[in-house]
Amino acid sequence: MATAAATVSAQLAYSARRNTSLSSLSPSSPTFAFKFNSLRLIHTTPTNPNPSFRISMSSSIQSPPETISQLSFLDRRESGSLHFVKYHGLGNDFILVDNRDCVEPKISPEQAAKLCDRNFGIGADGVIFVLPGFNDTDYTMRIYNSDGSEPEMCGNGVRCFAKFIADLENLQGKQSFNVHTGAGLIVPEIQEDGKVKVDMGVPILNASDVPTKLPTTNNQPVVSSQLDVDGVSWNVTCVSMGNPHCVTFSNEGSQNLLVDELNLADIGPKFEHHQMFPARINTEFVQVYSRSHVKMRVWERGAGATLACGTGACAVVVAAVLEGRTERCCTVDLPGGPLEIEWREEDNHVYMTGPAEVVFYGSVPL
Ligand SMILES: N[C@H](CCC[C@H](N)C(=O)O)C(=O)O
Repeated sequence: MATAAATVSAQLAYSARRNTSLSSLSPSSPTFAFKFNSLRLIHTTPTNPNPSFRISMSSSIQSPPETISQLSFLDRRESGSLHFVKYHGLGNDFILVDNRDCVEPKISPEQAAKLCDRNFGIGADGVIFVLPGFNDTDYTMRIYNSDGSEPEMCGNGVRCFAKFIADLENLQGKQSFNVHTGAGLIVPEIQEDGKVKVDMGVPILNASDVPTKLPTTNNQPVVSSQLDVDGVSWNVTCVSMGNPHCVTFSNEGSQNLLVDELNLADIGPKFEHHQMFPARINTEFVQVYSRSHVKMRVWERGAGATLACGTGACAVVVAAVLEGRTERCCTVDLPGGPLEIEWREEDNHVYMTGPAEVVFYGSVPL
């Protein structure tokens, strides 16, 4: 048994190193069945320039091959378990699922919410699926928030998405992908330093498209408008990055918010469920340090207070420019770390640059 296990492990590790994509890895030996134990990414080292996956499992001698199903290591439906990889972008963390073999997510929103639970599940801000491409794109990204709702887009998530694909396909160096999302075409590019630069597309400003019911003339953008939240008047600017955002820099009591003093657990849900936001809303509370440096905290729709929000950071820079507070290139400090954001005048696209890191691999019974 041990020999068999060692053989399988060595065989699979070798195959992985030989740039065999995981989906084609399945023991061809006629006598193996195996129990998946773990999947470990071997990061690049001077002696091992190519990252690879090492898969360890126990195996047992089995009856003839016709009884062994040809399953990828990331999805053994019969056993009712789901294989996943956990990533985070500045602490905004996600369960990533290799869903390239079918066009519908492998788990339901309800199952996703259970997996996101930090006490009774894996723990995450959301579940992200890598699905087959659509309309000539390489891949499709779908995401469920930790409450099971499905947003159009996720900035930190798409950076993790890009890193996951590179790990799965054993790609090194600079890579870019065309990704179909609920916010349209999004193009993440893995850079030589491992950070991911993302073309987040064009910000959407017309009130009804955010959407918001806040009053404007002729469906114009909502900029520095008054919003009454539980008896306090806030100055807000509304921006969609495919998903809706409400950005505030001040309220009637404070012309310059000190964001660390805010009680997000109290004020966040009151914004999220406000009647002026028919699709609910992500809310960013911002403190301006300079014309190229701001600090934000966020209460996310469907996820609550998170350590970072990529689409939110993009919305913050757009709102800050519209209110005349910053330049178009800004460092946005989030509780989990900084993002570099540029709202480029030439093409009206917003670009976001930041990290995305793998945390662990695993499988979970469904
Ligand atoms: N909660 C968001 C989706 C995730 C956005 C955030 N995590 C990001 O990095 O953009 C929404 O319902 O619109």
